[in-house]
Amino acid sequence: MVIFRELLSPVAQQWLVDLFFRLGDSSLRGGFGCFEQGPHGRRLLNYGHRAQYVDELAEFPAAFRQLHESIQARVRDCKHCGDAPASVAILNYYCGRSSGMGWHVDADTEPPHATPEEAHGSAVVSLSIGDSCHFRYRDSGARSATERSVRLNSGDVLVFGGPSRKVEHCVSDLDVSGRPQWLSMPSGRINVTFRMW
Ligand SMILES: O=C(O)CCC(=O)C(=O)O
Ligand SMILES: [Fe+2]
Repeated sequence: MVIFRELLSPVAQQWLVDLFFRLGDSSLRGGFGCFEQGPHGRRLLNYGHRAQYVDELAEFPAAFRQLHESIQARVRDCKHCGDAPASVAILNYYCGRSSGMGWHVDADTEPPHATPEEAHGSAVVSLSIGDSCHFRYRDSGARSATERSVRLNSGDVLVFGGPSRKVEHCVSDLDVSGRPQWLSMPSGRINVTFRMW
């Protein structure tokens, strides 16, 4: 597992925030977003306290795919997590009161565009924007496994590949104190994940 601290420029972070609120808005996307505009300016998120938007990487704008390629090159160069090809991108938004995301492994069983070997051999690339959070992780399948935690701040890029590809992980403890002053975004945190299924 590798963290590139503050890899994302402020311009890239703001661009990703704006992209999320554009792509995620169901009223602009014929119902295919991940949140609805509710009464009094409230957003109704598809998972209650958080929203998740998933699509094939090929469906995203060219600049988004270029961002993935440049991070992929960094991952290759560092030689710790293998390669990081991706077939999909996931945009997660946690509202300011969100309890985060529960324990899980990023390992879907039927990759549409990748063999299981390709999927398991490809690193997950995970971008953080907005509030800070704790990313907690442990060896999958072992309930007594030692749990570790790392704080993710706006602009950080976390990569888990190779032996850590199937690490069990969760997100908790959103912390507004880590939020950059210049970022224009509703309260909460955005995560962008690139991965093979
Ligand atoms: O929000 C994060 O940092 C992680 C999100 C995640 O684990 C997922 O979408 O599978
Ligand atoms: Fe995950």
